[in-house]
Amino acid sequence: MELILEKINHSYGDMPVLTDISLSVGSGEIVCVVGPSGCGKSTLLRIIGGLERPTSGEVLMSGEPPADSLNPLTYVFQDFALLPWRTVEGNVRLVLEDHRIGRERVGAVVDDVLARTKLTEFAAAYPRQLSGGMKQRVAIARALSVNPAVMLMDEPLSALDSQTRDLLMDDLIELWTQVRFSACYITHNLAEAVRLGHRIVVMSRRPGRIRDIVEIDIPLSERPGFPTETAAIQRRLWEMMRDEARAADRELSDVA
Ligand SMILES: Nc1ncnc2c1ncn2[C@@H]1O[C@H](COP(=O)(O)OP(=O)(O)OP(=O)(O)O)[C@@H](O)[C@H]1O
Repeated sequence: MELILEKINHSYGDMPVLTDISLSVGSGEIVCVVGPSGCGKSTLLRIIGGLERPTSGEVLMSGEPPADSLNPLTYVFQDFALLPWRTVEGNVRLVLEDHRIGRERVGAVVDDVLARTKLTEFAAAYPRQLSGGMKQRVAIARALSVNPAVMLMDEPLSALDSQTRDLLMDDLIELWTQVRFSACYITHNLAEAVRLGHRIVVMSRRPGRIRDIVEIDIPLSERPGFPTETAAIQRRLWEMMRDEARAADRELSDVA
């Protein structure tokens, strides 16, 4: 299944936030979106997820969803959004409970995603007992459990320290290698985008428009073996973003 955005424009009142965004996320593709603060990245994700209706333009899905998909789209948030009174297993189960699938299948799906995210031995733990990285793995397990066509990931690693971020990036790549998922992945962090993205969409400052789309054809699992090439891509992205980021920063401090 392919997610297609056609000429999305969005304004809040008379403030334009997004201009003419046309983009697609193909099956098994991770598309990272980077851009300066306030350029409309989260707004774009909310529009894709149907939480906001764009002022104009369309979000389309083309083709069949993956087999056994229970939800075409699912979110992974920066703050994990786990229910504190539910165990790890209970948090994953939650998203399956609304679907009319038998107990046995629920059990099998939960066991499978907990194993894939290396959480099996923490199934009975509560979120308060887990580190930030582990909590985010639970949120990723929960998202994967519905076998979505596209995961909508809004800065999923930005609340974590850099070592935990590195570990989770490795985990995400391992998960993708096992079962190829599609994702629209918002981040401020260019190293993250270069590690995880098949394509990287660079947005201008607000009103956000697409400045460039950079494709990286080095396979995800092989990127650590190409430090010079990936560093060069990251530098190129930063060169594109630097002036926009500086201008956005000044704009935000003018408001304050
Ligand atoms: N519900 C809303 N009502 C009015 N303005 C909004 C609303 N949501 C976001 N905005 C404004 O729209 C602009 C884009 O916000 P958005 O959160 O999408 O940007 P972003 O690129 O995700 O920012 P950041 O990188 O800082 O998270 C900002 O100026 C923000 O203040």
